[in-house]
Formats: sequence, C-alpha cells, structure tokens
Amino acid sequence: MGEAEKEKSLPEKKNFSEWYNEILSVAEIMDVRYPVKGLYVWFPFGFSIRKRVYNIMRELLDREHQEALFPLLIPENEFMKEAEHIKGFEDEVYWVTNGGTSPLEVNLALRPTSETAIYPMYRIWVRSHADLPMKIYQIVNTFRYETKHTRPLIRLREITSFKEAHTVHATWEDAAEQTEEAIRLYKEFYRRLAIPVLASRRPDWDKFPGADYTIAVDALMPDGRTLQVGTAHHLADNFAKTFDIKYEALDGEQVYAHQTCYGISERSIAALISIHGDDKGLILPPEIAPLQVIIIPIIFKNPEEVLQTCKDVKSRLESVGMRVQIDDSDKRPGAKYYKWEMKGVPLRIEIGPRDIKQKAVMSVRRDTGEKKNIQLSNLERDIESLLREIHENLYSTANEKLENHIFKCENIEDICSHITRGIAIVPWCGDNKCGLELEDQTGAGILGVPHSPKCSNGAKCPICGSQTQTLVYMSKTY
Ligand SMILES: Nc1ncnc2c1ncn2[C@@H]1O[C@H](COS(=O)(=O)NC(=O)[C@@H](N)CS)[C@@H](O)[C@H]1O
Ligand SMILES: [Zn+2]
Repeated sequence: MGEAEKEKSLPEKKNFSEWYNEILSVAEIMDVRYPVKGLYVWFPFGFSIRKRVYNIMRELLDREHQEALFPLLIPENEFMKEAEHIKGFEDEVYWVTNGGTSPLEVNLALRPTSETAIYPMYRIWVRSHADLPMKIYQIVNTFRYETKHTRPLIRLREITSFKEAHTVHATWEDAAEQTEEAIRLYKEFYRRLAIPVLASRRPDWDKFPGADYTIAVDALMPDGRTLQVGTAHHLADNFAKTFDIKYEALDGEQVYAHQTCYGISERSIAALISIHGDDKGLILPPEIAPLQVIIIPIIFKNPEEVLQTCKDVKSRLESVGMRVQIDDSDKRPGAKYYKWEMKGVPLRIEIGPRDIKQKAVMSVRRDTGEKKNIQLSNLERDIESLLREIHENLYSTANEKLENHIFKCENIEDICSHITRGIAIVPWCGDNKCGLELEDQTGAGILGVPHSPKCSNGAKCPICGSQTQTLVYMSKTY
C-alpha cells in the first residue's frame, strides 16, 4: 500500500450507506462532528459545490421570480393560525421562548418553512389583480425537529439550503399552471445536475399540510430507495382564507387569492453525490465542479519545460472560463490521481516530456477512465467537448439505471420481490384504504400517479381486485 492508499480508504459504493457517510468527510463535503444532532458543517469544498448548484437554481428562478428574504422567527399567533398547516408542523417546530434572561411576551417559532412568516406580509402586499401573479422565493435555513433518523444532506434538523418559492395568483387555474411550471423548472434544474427524476402526484395522505395537492420529484438512490428531491404544492385559497390575502378583481369584488409553494433543499446535493459517485469517490458534473481540470506534471529530466507547458495549458483553459489547477506538489503521480479522483474532478490532464515532443497532452476522463491524446493546437475546443461529453454520459448512465429499475408489478409478492431494488409501477383503484393497505403489505410508500400518467389497459387493484386504469409508482423511500 503506497503513501496514497494510507489515506482513509472509501468503502465500495455497493455498501452505499457506509460509502455515503465516508465520502462526505473524505471528499470534504460536510463535517458531521458538530455537537448538535441533525446540524452539520459545510467544508469549503462542499460549500463551493453548493454555491454552484444554487447558482443554477437562481438562474432558472430569476427568469420569472424575484428573490427576497423574510425573518427566521415567526410569532406564535401567526404560526398557530393555520390549523391544517400547523397540524403538519406542530411536532417539528422549534420555539424561542426567552430573550436573554427574560421570557418573551410572545413565543417565536424557528421557521420549519415560511408560509406563516410570508403570508401575513402578502396580506399587506397584495391589493389588486394588477399585483398578480406574484412570484417570490428565498434561499434560507429552516428548522425541523425531525424525529426520524437524521442524515447529512438528506434529513437535517437545520435545513441549511432550503429554497422556497411562494406564488400568488388570481385563480385556481393560474395556480395550477404555476404548479406545472414548478415541476418543469425542477426537471430542468436536475437535468443540469445530470440527475433524472420521476414526477408523481402524491397520494392525499402524503400531501403538504394545507395543500389541495402535491406533486413531488423523486430520484433513485444507489440502494434502490427513492429520495424526494423537490415538491410543488397547489395551496388553492386555503392559506389566503387563513391569512386574509385578497385582491380587488376587475369588477371591484374582493377575491381570495390562490397560491402555490415549491421547495428544494440540500437533498439535491445528496442525490448528485450518490448517483454519480463510484468506488474511487465523487464524480462531479463539470458545470458544478469546483475544479474542472487538474493538470499533473509528469517530471523526469527537464522540470522547467514541463512546468512551463503546464502553466501555458492552464492559462489557455482559464481564458475560456474553465476552473483549472496544476498539482505540482511533491506527491507521487499515483497519490495525486487518487486525491483528485476522490474529489470528483471531471478531467485530468497529464503532461510529460513525451507529450511535449508530440505537442500534445494526455487527457483522462473521471467518468469512464478513458485516455485521449489532445493536440495542443485543438486544446480549448477538445477539452470543452470532453467536458460536455462527460455531462451527457453522467446523465444517460443515470437515466438508463433509473429506467432499468422501474418494475411493472401486478400483485403484492411481485412488489415485495422488486421493491428492494428500485421502483414498482402498480395498478391502484385510487381508494385511500387500498392505498394504505398496499403500503402496509409491502413496506413501501406510494410515490403517486406519474405526472405524465401511464395508463394500464385495465389492470386489477392488488388489494380489492377492482378494474382500474390508474398506475402508481411505489418505492422504499428515505
Ligand atoms: N429534514 C429535511 N432535510 C432535508 N431536506 C428536507 C427535509 N424536509 C424536507 N426536505 C426537502 O424540502 C422539500 C420541501 O419541503 S416540503 O415540506 O415538502 N415543502 C415545503 O416546505 C413547502 N413550503 C414548499 S417550500 C422536500 O421536498 C424535501 O426535498
Ligand atoms: Zn382497491
């Protein structure tokens, strides 16, 4: 075992849970040693990935939304207003009860999500139909006293990267269209992270408290379970009635507004790490990689010439906007390869005396390991197309894996025999009793009716046997 291997070794990815925990520290994503359960520290490298991921989210949202910022603390009287909503968060909310040594007049909730912080302000802001549609988002930390098993990036008590959009519309239909737009935006967002997602309409018992319906996007994780990586909720006028958000319609009438809200969190980064990584570590899609190209000088006789060529290549690639570094440390090449592969750098360039003689460099892809000689004369163009190829390959590989792990199932034992490996697509009569029974008998969750519904040519509900056209996705979930 050379010097490189002495570093903490990573379990094989097939032991996904151990691999996931190890990669977060070895690749310096998150430090899980913070002394409060469910709260974790972003290492600078991990934070740089987060910054790029959320820059993409802002780019997409800023097309039609405005970013704002609302307070973290919510007065108890506002928080307790929406019975249905609170019932959803009553047992997850943290309370601030003191200011210094004196008890507060009014207890303050730490936002678990911000409806009850934002909507009292919307009541003041929304006056007339001319103010609509209103499309505002914020990217903040939120707090949920999760009682289930907490997990870095997946189930936190402080959600550090909670993007929540809250929109206001004149009609139910406008809000329905916005809910569709939210799902389109999430699919585009995840496509930019090379992550394929399934969109489903959650069953009624699993929708957001206070919503008419919820559409969620789920990603398939390497252990065959799905991770809910985004949700969009049609809130109808439920919150408008509670918070008195009305607008003056064209005919002068005061009308309750209709609303949506849609959120993602750092689960997007959990999916990114988990879906694209391998036994050697992270594999980062180039667009969000803090470092896109690592240059390794292969030095024999004449170090100056090699190092100078490395610097020339670095500045040429930086001049076309790439994030490049030269690893001229005194580690052996093997140790360098190990380190940068662990950090998921999408492309390595090796430069030695032989390459210089051929006026070329050797590129090595992190996703496939494929080596390719690049002529210096075509450097920028060839490296750019390699980075694009890597992105497309990451997406198509993940998409193929997802498609190969959706299993058509007719009955309970079918579901049970497939559900540990991926997603079952199952006939369901739509009756909640049957749905809950289905979940009970399989130990899996109903993700919901596919958002682009797949209809069966008359299959039978596995519980009651009645004919149905409806198919639903089911899976074990995080
Ligand atoms: N404890 C948690 N840790 C990490 N991510 C979470 C946690 N709870 C929820 N999320 C993520 O946050 C997304 C939005 O949360 S939510 O409860 O479904 N929806 C809302 O809070 C709505 N107000 C939309 S902003 C979820 O789809 C899920 O991906
Ligand atoms: Zn049934």
